[in-house]
Amino acid sequence: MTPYSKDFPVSWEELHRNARALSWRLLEQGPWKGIIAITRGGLVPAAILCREMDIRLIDTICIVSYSGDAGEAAMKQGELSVLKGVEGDGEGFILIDDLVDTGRTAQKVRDMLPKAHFATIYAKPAGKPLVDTFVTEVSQDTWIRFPWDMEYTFSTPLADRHAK
Ligand SMILES: O=P(O)(O)OC[C@H]1O[C@H](OP(=O)(O)OP(=O)(O)O)[C@H](O)[C@@H]1O
Ligand code: HPA
Ligand SMILES: [Mg+2]
Repeated sequence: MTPYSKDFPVSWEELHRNARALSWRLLEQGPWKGIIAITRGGLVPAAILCREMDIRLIDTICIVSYSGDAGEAAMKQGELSVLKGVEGDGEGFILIDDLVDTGRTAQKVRDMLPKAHFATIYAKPAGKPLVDTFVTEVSQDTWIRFPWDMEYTFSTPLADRHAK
């Protein structure tokens, strides 16, 4: 059992639109020295942000928490393990991740870089207080499905699902 009862699939188009909206908000709060992507989920948003904001200095914090690549296994969070950090306190840098859920990852990176500006595309209520700028809020019981985790497959008509 996981605490997630709703599925929220996100298309490439929607992700791109939201990342551009985030870029607008962050541009207004600049200037910025660079972007630090929290891997792996922050990598695609970071690519869109640095293109839109003309930022050329890009670094990563490499962190592992949710295990497994698919299904329920991916919805369980284990111990946080930092594979790679960055020097300094983060002043003038944007820290970007795809989402904040429980806030555990956010808390960890904020402890590492207390002066960085933490931004995400999506935020759930438990992690929201740890984010400086985000675009879209979803409920705590929603699991967001990013486009890089999905492929096109047959969809059973609603009436057939209802009959079962
Ligand atoms: O707020 P939290 O409950 O800590 O969850 C949010 C984190 O979980 C996901 O990463 P994940 O650990 O699944 O790794 P990935 O980015 O490599 O897919 C997501 O990209 C965030 O980094
Ligand atoms: O809702 C989510 N979707 C994808 N990855 C995640 N990691 C934590 N929460 C989520
Ligand atoms: Mg992540």
